[in-house]
Amino acid sequence: MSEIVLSAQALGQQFSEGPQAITVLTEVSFQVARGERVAIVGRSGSGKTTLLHLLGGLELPSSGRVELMGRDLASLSEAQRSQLRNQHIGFVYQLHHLLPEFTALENVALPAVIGGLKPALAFAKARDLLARVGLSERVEHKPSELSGGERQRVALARALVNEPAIVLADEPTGNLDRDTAEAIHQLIVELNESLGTSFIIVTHEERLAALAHRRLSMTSGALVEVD
Ligand SMILES: Nc1ncnc2c1ncn2[C@@H]1O[C@H](COP(=O)(O)OP(=O)(O)OP(=O)(O)O)[C@@H](O)[C@H]1O
Repeated sequence: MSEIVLSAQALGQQFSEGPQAITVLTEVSFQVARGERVAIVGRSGSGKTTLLHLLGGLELPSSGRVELMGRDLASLSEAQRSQLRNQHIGFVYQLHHLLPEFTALENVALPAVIGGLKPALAFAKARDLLARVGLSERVEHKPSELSGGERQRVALARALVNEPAIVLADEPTGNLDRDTAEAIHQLIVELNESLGTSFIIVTHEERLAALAHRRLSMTSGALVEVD
């Protein structure tokens, strides 16, 4: 059986709004195997981003548990959780969240340096990843000197620099025009297949969801398989 990198068991999440409690997730259970590409779809406000935050250990659930590489996230201290997250998870958002004052190369190398890699190695790795995403000629550019598609390529390279087991992507091409989005979709598939990194991709885009191995829909606070 293939290795499970991330699993959610009966996850529930409630938020309080004044005196009211609103339930966003009722019972979400699923597993992602190494190398799997999973798409999560669902209407706006259905709880997809909330789920990604729980899966990435950015927040803890009201009930249920998340295991990353077999470790129960709630059993760890904040510092241990953050270390496990940096080591095993890459994040990609709709907006690139690159640091504006740093070059593409520095943006990609930074998480590796923070993770403890020697700067020379981190920069070599960053250069290699930027080549993989087609940006060899743009390494010294700052985010403001790159196109939207190029910035998302840098964001993908940054997410991968610590060789995570899984990348969590929230609407990674939501801000791009159709052709640019299509090229990023292809790049995600290529990186997933060549590196063996698992991906969970939250998306409204049918064409991106169609490229996943598995499609899940967030419906009434739970995940259901589509197809
Ligand atoms: N910290 C919070 N406090 C209170 N309510 C919250 C909080 N975070 C999210 N919510 C609510 O939870 C619901 C789900 O939000 P979420 O962002 O997860 O949905 P989504 O499916 O990602 O939506 P979209 O597709 O529009 O990004 C929304 O009603 C939102 O207002």
